[in-house]
Amino acid sequence: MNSQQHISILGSGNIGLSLAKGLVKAGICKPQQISLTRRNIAALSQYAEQGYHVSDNNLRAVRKADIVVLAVLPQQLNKLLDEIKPSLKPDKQLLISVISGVSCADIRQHLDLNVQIIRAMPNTAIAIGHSMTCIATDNGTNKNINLARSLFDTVGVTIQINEELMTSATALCACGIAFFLRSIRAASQGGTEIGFHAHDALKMAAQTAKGAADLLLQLASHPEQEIDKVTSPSGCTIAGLNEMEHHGFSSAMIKGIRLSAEKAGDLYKKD
Ligand SMILES: NC(=O)C1=CN([C@@H]2O[C@H](COP(=O)(O)OP(=O)(O)OC[C@H]3O[C@@H](n4cnc5c(N)ncnc54)[C@H](OP(=O)(O)O)[C@@H]3O)[C@@H](O)[C@H]2O)C=CC1
Ligand SMILES: O=C(O)[C@@H]1CCC=N1
Repeated sequence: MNSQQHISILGSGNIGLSLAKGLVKAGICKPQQISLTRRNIAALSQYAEQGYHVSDNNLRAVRKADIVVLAVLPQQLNKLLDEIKPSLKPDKQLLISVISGVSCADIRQHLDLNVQIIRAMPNTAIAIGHSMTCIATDNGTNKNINLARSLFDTVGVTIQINEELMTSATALCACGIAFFLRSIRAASQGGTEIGFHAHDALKMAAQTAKGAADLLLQLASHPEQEIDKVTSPSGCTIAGLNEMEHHGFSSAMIKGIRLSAEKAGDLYKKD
């Protein structure tokens, strides 16, 4: 993005704001280059103080944007598209949708305009530059794909996938943040039960989880390879691990991810 370009995030809730914060933190753009919209703009007052353009006027935000990010809930999308259609400039703007369960074709069909759309599925770690973002498109030009990649690369790791896998990406990566957080919370609760104060237990569990993830990412190794290094014969790790498996640890995670993916594909109720 150059310093003259403007990005408008329509639907500045959890993920919209995380994206805005991540882009500014990465130095990709200044708050003054970002418009944030929602209907209840009082909830955005602290962002106005930081220099973001804050508004409940989607039409105006779209008019000045080079990149329009759609970040409302799936059930809020059609109304938003009807509202912004008169302001869209299909030849000059890129639309990026982070909305789960809505295809590029769904959006073009509803608008009845041949807009360039990239779908992106980031997660809330985008706010601190550690998102796993999947992108997909069915009509984006290389130039626009590269533009989207260049944005999301600055706020984490990006991969391009086939569009039909976007609901799976939603479950594994976007919902996944919650799944791993709950695992860390559960570990910390175990830690408290065996003697640590809650705040120490949480810090110890989070750092241990970070170490485990980094072992895989930095060494490019397989989880079982690293697990084998921890499980001493007749030791306490294998005892704990097997107890967890007897209670369905891996199975619960797999079934949860499957259900989330099913639900993600079902979120957009067409009118
Ligand atoms: N949360 C996450 O981790 C992720 C979410 N997503 C997707 O991102 C989208 C948003 O999710 P999330 O951020 O969690 O949801 P939120 O409810 O937090 O955010 C949606 C925002 O849209 C605003 N909004 C609703 N209607 C309009 C409108 N007509 N014009 C402008 N703003 C509007 C709402 O504010 P108000 O009511 O004040 O208008 C709200 O702040 C969803 O489609 C979700 O599937 C994708 C990846 C990760
Ligand atoms: O829970 C949801 O529906 C959204 C999509 C991915 C993360 N949050």
